Amino acid sequence: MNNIELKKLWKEYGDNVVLENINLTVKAGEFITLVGASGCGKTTFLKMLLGTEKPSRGELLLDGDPIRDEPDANRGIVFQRYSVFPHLNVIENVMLGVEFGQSKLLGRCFGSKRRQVRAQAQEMLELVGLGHVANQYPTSLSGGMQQRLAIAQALIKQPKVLLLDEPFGALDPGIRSDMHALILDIWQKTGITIFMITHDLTEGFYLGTRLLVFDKYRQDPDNPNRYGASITFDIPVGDTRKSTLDDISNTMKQKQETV
Ligand SMILES: Nc1ncnc2c1ncn2[C@@H]1O[C@H](COP(=O)(O)OP(=O)(O)OP(=O)(O)O)[C@@H](O)[C@H]1O
Repeated sequence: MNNIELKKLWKEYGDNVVLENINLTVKAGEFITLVGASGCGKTTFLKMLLGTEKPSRGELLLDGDPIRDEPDANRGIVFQRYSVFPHLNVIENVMLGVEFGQSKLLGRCFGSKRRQVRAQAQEMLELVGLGHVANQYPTSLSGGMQQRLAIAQALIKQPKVLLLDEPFGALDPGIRSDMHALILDIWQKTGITIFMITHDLTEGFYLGTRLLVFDKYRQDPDNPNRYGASITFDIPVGDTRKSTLDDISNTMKQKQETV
């Protein structure tokens, strides 16, 4: 069981309180979606889970131990904008993550080890529906395909936690629904824990198992950075009434209008 636990967690940048007093327990295999007004600290929250940002106060535990404050193979991340290397072909892009892990100096493996990594990468490409374009270069792929590639890159290291920062935000609606099906398929096949930020509340409401809304409980009109966001809704989704969706939606709209 891989549990993530946040206890009284705060994040501040100088005088800017971004997140305050976050308490949360997430069990292995949950699919968490995160929504909240722009700038309320969702990406900062993911970066703390990834280990590229450190909490200012409080505890962040993975299976009871403090999460290492640098990225490791336990956590993979996919951003909104594609993070693939244009000079490598599709399969080499996926192999790179493993090769860097195993050979930090040269960034590539040789002989039977390389064949093994290639087979693993091909398997990952099949999982994300890119098996047929393994030898093409990323520039020949559509936006949706490049995001599939970014997901394969994140998954090849078999992380326990997949962090998705608006991974489908730049895609057309039709492609987004294909990507929803893909991510649900991956989640069901691997049992991985997923945290996914989205600007689309309906996506957040119907895709995961649990929705977190980030918002401020208190405001200081003279000093907007004085208070940080907390988790104001933490609800199981799927079996929730539409009126709850409307409540959250209205609150978020009002917040966006006052920003
Ligand atoms: N490295 C940093 N140094 C200083 N301030 C930062 C840093 N990273 C983020 N911030 C500040 O933290 C706050 C939250 O930013 P963050 O990107 O986490 O918000 P967000 O909710 O993900 O926004 P969006 O939905 O627009 O992507 C912002 O006020 C931002 O300026």
